[in-house]
Amino acid sequence: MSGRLQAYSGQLAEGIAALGLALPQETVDRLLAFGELLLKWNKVYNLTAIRNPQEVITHHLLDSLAVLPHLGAVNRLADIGSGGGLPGVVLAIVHPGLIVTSIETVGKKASFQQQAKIELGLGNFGVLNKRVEQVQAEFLPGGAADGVISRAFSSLADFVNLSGHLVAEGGALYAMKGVNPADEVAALPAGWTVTETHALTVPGLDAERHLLVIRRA
Ligand SMILES: C[S@@+](CC[C@H](N)C(=O)[O-])C[C@H]1O[C@@H](n2cnc3c(N)ncnc32)[C@H](O)[C@@H]1O
Repeated sequence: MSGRLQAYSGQLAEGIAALGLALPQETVDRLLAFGELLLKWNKVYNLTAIRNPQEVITHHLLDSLAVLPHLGAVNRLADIGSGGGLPGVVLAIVHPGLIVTSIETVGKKASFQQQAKIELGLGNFGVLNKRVEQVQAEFLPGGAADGVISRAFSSLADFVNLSGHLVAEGGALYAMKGVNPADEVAALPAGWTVTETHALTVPGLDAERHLLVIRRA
């Protein structure tokens, strides 16, 4: 493989190990290939503010991977407002047993994700070019998902209000946040509660990261 990310493949491998993950080389290569696609198509599709290859490794790939140990027994995951496919494409790459449905309202971004699915051969990944509030649970493979995740999508209240109907009984919403948003937790709609808060350490990223798990009360 060649490309602008190749110089940082060692940093990616070290970051994966620091997260306590053991991934086959083929999977690491696919992560790099996805990062290359993000860099290559960013100008055309306006996917992300990040244009620095090293930051693609830390802010996109490793940041997305950091949630993996906390997804527990999730088998079917919906990623809401996934933009360029984050974290959904990354999670689909590293977890072939996980069925990921990405939901993104901007057509260009959804098209990019569809192209990435084809180029990377991701049979466990699909993308819906829709507003999440217009997606019915029946549109997801197998119906309502046992995990619904988002990064940089909305306030917790909006996340719950727009996406809560996609969570199966016993399932959870997973909100990837920077600083632990106490004000947003306090503003959660009735019937939903934060059951877990995980402070995440993302290798090479000097910023606070939290994963909040929200369930029906
Ligand atoms: C700030 S971006 C975050 C993208 C990606 N999750 C990431 O972390 O890089 C938020 C994304 O949510 C999408 N979005 C906003 N409202 C949406 C809605 N109601 N349904 C689906 N996608 C939505 C936007 O088009 C945008 O791509």
